[in-house]
Amino acid sequence: MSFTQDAWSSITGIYQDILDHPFNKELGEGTLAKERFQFYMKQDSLYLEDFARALAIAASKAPTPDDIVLLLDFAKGAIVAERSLHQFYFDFFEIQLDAEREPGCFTYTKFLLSTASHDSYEVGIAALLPCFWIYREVGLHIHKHAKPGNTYQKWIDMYSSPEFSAVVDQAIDLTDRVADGVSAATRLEMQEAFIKSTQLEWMFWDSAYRLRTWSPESPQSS
Ligand SMILES: Cc1ncc(CO)c(N)n1
Repeated sequence: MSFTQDAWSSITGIYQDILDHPFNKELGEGTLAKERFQFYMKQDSLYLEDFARALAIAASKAPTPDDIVLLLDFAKGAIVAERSLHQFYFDFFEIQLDAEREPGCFTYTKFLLSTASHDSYEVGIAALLPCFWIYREVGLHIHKHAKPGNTYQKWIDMYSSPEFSAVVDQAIDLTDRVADGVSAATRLEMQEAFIKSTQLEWMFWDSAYRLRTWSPESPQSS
């Protein structure tokens, strides 16, 4: 079994929890409260900056020029393509980027930056893969069930698009090439990093739904 098939089969439970999360259910139905989406969008902008940084760190460790370029293209894509989506919702919902990284975003971005910096190239790549792959699967799932006239249609269209899917295929292919021939110990470390990022994806949505901040009154219990 390829590394990525194996890795995906180890996260099916968390993936189901992500699909079932009220944030994603309500986003698909178009009923998600505006303040939850606003919170998510602000945190996601901060996330994407660090995601691009982590990709650039991984790029600096890539053993071939082709993979340096691939990872830098991913980094650029994270900033350029997703900024346009974010700008749309920032205008639409009159969102100001006045936030700091709250716990869900902080934990995930620090994990990605630290893994890309201090762990091996292979483990860094495995940590970065769920950021692509989970979003495509969630995007496609929501797209299939989304209510017409949904306020969040632009977000749904972006992550279920063939263009995004092509990028995700490249990230999966890169990860399998990287995993090819690594020791059993490294493969295990890669799998653990893949699982951790998937859990942090869940936590990112959960934190947005609960509007969870550093303030002691947070998180909200419902
Ligand atoms: C938290 C998070 N993970 C992944 C993506 C997709 O790149 C995103 N926009 N935000």
